This record gives sequence, C-alpha cells and structure tokens, in this order.
Amino acid sequence: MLSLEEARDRLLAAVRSVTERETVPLRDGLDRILAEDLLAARAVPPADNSAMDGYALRCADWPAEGGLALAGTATAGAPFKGALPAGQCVRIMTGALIPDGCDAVIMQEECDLSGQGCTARVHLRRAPRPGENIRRAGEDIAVGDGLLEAGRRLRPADLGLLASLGLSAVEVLRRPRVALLSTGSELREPGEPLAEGQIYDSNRYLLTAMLRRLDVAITDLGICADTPERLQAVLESAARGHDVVIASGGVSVGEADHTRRVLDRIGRVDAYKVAMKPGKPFTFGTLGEALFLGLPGNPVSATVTFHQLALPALRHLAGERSGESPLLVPARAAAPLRKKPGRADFQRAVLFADGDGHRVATTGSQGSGVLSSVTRANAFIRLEAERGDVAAGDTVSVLPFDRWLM
Ligand SMILES: Nc1nc2c(c(=O)[nH]1)N[C@H]1C(S)=C(S)[C@@H](COP(=O)(O)OP(=O)(O)OC[C@H]3O[C@@H](n4cnc5c(N)ncnc54)[C@H](O)[C@@H]3O)O[C@H]1N2
Ligand code: MOO
Repeated sequence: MLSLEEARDRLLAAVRSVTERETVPLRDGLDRILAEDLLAARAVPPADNSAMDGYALRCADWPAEGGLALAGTATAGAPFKGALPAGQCVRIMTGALIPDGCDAVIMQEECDLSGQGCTARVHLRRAPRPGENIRRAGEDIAVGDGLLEAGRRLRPADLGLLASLGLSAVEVLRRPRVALLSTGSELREPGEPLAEGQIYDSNRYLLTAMLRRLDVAITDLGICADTPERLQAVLESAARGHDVVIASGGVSVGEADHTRRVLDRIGRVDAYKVAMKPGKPFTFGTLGEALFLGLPGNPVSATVTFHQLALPALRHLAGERSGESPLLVPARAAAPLRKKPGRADFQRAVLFADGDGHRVATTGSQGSGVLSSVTRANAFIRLEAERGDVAAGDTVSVLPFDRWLM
C-alpha cells in the first residue's frame, strides 16, 4: 500500500500538463491558467497624480503672505494646462494629474479660504512637505515589472491588474477535458423513483461541483451499471477526447467491483490502495492517452480522495504552478479521537477559535458513507499515518476547508 505522499508524487509524475493555448477576453479569464509570464508594457499609474482632493502647490512658495492665489483647476481626466505661476496653487481632485511645477498636494481639510472669485486665496496652516499626497507614475507597476507568472490561476485582482494595464484579452492554457461517471447498478438519478435496494447517485453531483470550481471542461457520462462489458465500453469511449477519466465506485474487492479488472484489460493500473482513511481503494492508471482516476464509491471517500489526490493531479494537468502548500493549523482536540496506526486519517471537523489558539471537534459519525459529516464540517483533522488514539487537549494538525470544499 502506498503512503498518501507516495501516491500523490507518483500521480503527479504521471501527469503531463496541457500546453495548447487560447486567447480569451479578460472578463472570461477568472480561474483560467495564465500561459505566459506577463511583464508590464506600461506604467500604472501612467503619470503623477493627486491622492486627495485639495490644492496642488510648490513647497518653496510657503510661507505665502496673504495666501496663494488660484491659478485654475485640475480634475481627473481634465488636467491643468501650463506651468504653475509663482505664488499660486491649483484646485485639484483625487486622480487629477499634478500640474507642472507643483510638488505637493494639501488636503482641503487642512486649508482655509478667503476672498472669492479672482481675489480667492488659499491659506495653509502648516508647511507643506515635498511629495505629499502625490501618487507617483509607476508606483503600482513600473514598465518592465514582472507581474504574473505563467501557470498562475487567475484571481479577481489579477484581472483588475491586467485591466489597469489596458489588456482586453489574456493568453491562457486550454481547459483540461474531464469525463466523469458513477459506477453502480444500485444508483439512480435524483428525481427518479427508487426501487428496493437503490440509492441516489450523490458522487456525480458533488464531484461535478468540485470540478466546476476547477474550471475544467466536464463530460458527464452518467451512471454505468456494474457489468464489465458496459464499463469497458464506457471507459473505451471516454478515453478518446479526454485528458482524464474519473470514475467513482467499483474499485474495491467485491464481485461487482470491475473497475480495476477492466482498466487492467484496456489500459494500465499504475497504483492501487493508498494508506489513507477514508479512501484506501483509490486507484489510478492510464486509458490510452488519458489519465484514469478511480475514486472509491463511498461518498466521503470520493470527496477526500478527490481533494487529496485528484485535485493536485488535475491542477498540475491544467498547467497550474502554485508553490503554495495547504495551510495546516495546529489545534487542540476538544474530545478524544479514535485512530488506529497505519493510515493517514481525515476526520471531518469544526475548527474554531479558542482564546489565543484553536480547538477542533469532529462532526460526529465518521463512517465513509456519512456525507453529512462533510457538510457540517469546515476542516479535516489530519492525523498522520503512524499516529494512534488522541486524548482530549492533544494538539492535532487541521486542514481548513479551502475553496474546493467550501
Ligand atoms: N472486503 C472488503 N470490502 C471493502 C473494502 C475492503 O478493503 N475489503 N474496502 C471498503 C472501502 S474502504 C471502501 S471506500 C469501499 C469502496 O468500494 P468501491 O469503490 O468498490 O465502491 P462501491 O462498492 O461501488 O460502493 C461503496 C458504497 O458507496 C455507495 N456508492 C457508490 N457510488 C455511489 C454514488 N455515486 N453515490 C452514492 N453512493 C455511492 C455504494 O452504494 C456502496 O454503499 O469498499 C469497502 N469494501
Ligand atoms: O476508504 Mo473506505 O473509504 O475507508 O470507506
């Protein structure tokens, strides 16, 4: 049996990232994978401008007996034309270009006004400091700055940044094509009536939702009955035109568990069984050009193996290069936890702040069919394979649910 880390390493080593690119409008760039390093072709902001509503002036004119006369106005998009005459200032709004000759902006709250019209004067209550309230050209981004690296999954602020540079489109990698099926003769589609012994297919719904967050192209192959002939036909056709085929169910050892035998016949089984709980029967291999991921049928096992194994593989396949490792938070166990040494354990739990630290409590029954243990949780307690029982108050590592699970 492979350790979780070995299984993940082997799986990642077996994945080839997509390289084909496409150009998408900026507004469609969210969650897509950037295809190239982006350098700034222009500066942001493009020119010195005011950070405040107030008065732009020359510091050398202070103290000004009788105040500064107003030479004109500068608003964002309508600059003051010409150079500032000595002993004068310019009424300026946030975002307006700094007029030639000015070296500071004083907030209007710090100024007094006297007179009106052409006799109006601006009086400062203190000495202006050179550069104050001026946002310099290139302060956010300078020409040639490295902005975003190839392999980045684009976030909302990234799209804003690219827009600030005037880019209307972005070069990204094509989406991975993923085929998804559930195996099991007992499974029915929600909405249909159930006969005796039947249950609804929940895995395809939860896995489709996680795949959507990943922004891959999904082909839903529906439910496949537990016959080797049927499964072989479905997998053979799925292997064509997809980068990955994901199936849940049928990876265990019973007579109706055909997945591995079929994979062995029409493709290759690269690994079977991982020392994790839940999720031990996780299987992966290849089907022609496609990667095959076989998740255990129990819904919690499918969720955990998808999160811990399929997700890193799919992100790598998508071309994502993120150096961030998942956040592990130390927390004290609110109650004792049962744990047999041997497999890394992912208990569903609620993590909460407690004084200066954190405490964590499980969401109850940890059966791998108890999907409500996941819906009630906001974290996994991650117990190392070799660890045994945990006493109340012991420190454990907690993996808060990330965007793929929340
Ligand atoms: N003798 C052994 N039996 C089992 C072992 C074992 O080591 N020796 N491992 C157990 C573990 S651990 C798991 S996990 C399951 C995994 O089995 P399969 O992947 O073969 O899954 P199935 O047998 O098809 O289903 C298991 C369970 O989950 C339900 N299921 C399946 N698909 C769905 C779905 N799409 N939506 C909702 N529920 C689903 C299915 O009805 C079963 O109840 O094997 C253990 N057995
Ligand atoms: O992995 Mo099974 O997932 O322990 O129920």
